[in-house]
Amino acid sequence: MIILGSTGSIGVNTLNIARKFNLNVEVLVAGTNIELLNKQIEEFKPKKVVISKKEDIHKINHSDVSFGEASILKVIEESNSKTVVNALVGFLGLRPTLKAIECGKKIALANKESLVVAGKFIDQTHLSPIDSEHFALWYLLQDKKISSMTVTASGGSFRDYSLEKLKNVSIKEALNHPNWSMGNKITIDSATMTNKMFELMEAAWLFDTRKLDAIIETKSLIHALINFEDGSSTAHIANASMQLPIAYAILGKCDEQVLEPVDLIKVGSLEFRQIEKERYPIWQVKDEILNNLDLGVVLNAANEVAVSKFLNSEIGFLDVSKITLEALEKFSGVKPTSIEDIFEIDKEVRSFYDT
Ligand SMILES: NC(=O)C1=CN([C@@H]2O[C@H](COP(=O)(O)OP(=O)(O)OC[C@H]3O[C@@H](n4cnc5c(N)ncnc54)[C@H](OP(=O)(O)O)[C@@H]3O)[C@@H](O)[C@H]2O)C=CC1
Ligand SMILES: CC(=O)[C@@H](O)[C@H](O)COP(=O)(O)O
Ligand SMILES: [Mn+2]
Repeated sequence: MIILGSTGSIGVNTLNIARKFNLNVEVLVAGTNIELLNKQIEEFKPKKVVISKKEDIHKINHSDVSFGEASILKVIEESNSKTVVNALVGFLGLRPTLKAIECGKKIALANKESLVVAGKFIDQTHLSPIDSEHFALWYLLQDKKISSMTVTASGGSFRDYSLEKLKNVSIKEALNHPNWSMGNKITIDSATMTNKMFELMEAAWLFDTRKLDAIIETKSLIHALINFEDGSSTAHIANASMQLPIAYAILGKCDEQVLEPVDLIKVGSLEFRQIEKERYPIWQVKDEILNNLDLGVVLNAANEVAVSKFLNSEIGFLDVSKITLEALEKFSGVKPTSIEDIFEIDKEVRSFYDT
């Protein structure tokens, strides 16, 4: 397989699954974590490697190293692998997703931004999501009439902070997720609840429904619930690890133990909370966005700009949500009719914020 983003949180977990199931790794794609990448090369012996910066090529212990987006697309096109795991972060992941689909590869998609921004132009025939909640929904599906689907949220790093204290939080505090160890960008998205907004949009594309909602479950042990018309609800329970969703996305099925089962006696109790609009301003526009998924490209571009400004200490935490809400209002009329429009709108929103 090809792993895009092998040195990240999903990438490392994917290699854990490759190790466990003895899967072939043909290509590794990474950014700037050269030390980890070299260790991965030594262990998995890929045929090709792609990194983000030309100046780092000489540091890589491999004879076939290229760099940049064009090289990522080229290795996908030239590879023999049937599967591409896309664990890149953000809009950067869209072209590789499209290329993998164009080449007839099976795509195991962690890069949820691909669906958020361009869901209506993405052929899902050979696509499996790598996202704990969507894996859970897929696992729970039955041939029965569904009344609604619910995904859970942890509540993020600031779920227990007073609203007053949110005005002055540090980057370090924001990156301190209560339950998951993930990359910086998704950890901030979790703190603002934008990750959950993305996940509702992702679910809308994957399951072709708008009967979707989210609630907070503070231990991240229940990942999703399906409410059936007959009045029963089922819940997917698993320990907080991405290895199970990754194994299923790559292998299609899995009968070996990947995780320890949850011990409910040890867990003792679970706590559920509503997602409050005051704490998570993105929730003010949840229905508007779910009723107009075209807004995904605007939400994503503004959010990427804002998260990067926050992580560079240019703005405060509360400004992240302010920027995304402002962009949604300013660009509320977008109507992409082609994939080219998606790239244009993304550019337009970013240039409004001068990045
Ligand atoms: N982490 C998780 O548990 C979950 C993540 N996701 C989604 O999966 C995706 C990946 O998330 P996560 O693994 O947390 O992110 P990370 O930040 O941990 O990893 C990102 C990966 O992309 C690489 N990368 C960054 N820029 C470039 C570039 N220009 N060229 C090539 N490679 C690049 C990084 O390389 P390097 O580090 O070497 O610079 C790293 O390998 C996101 O879309 C996220 O929303 C979804 C569900 C759960
Ligand atoms: C592991 C995973 O799927 C993440 O998307 C996770 O859900 C993020 O945590 P939050 O529930 O805090 O958004
Ligand atoms: Mn998730």
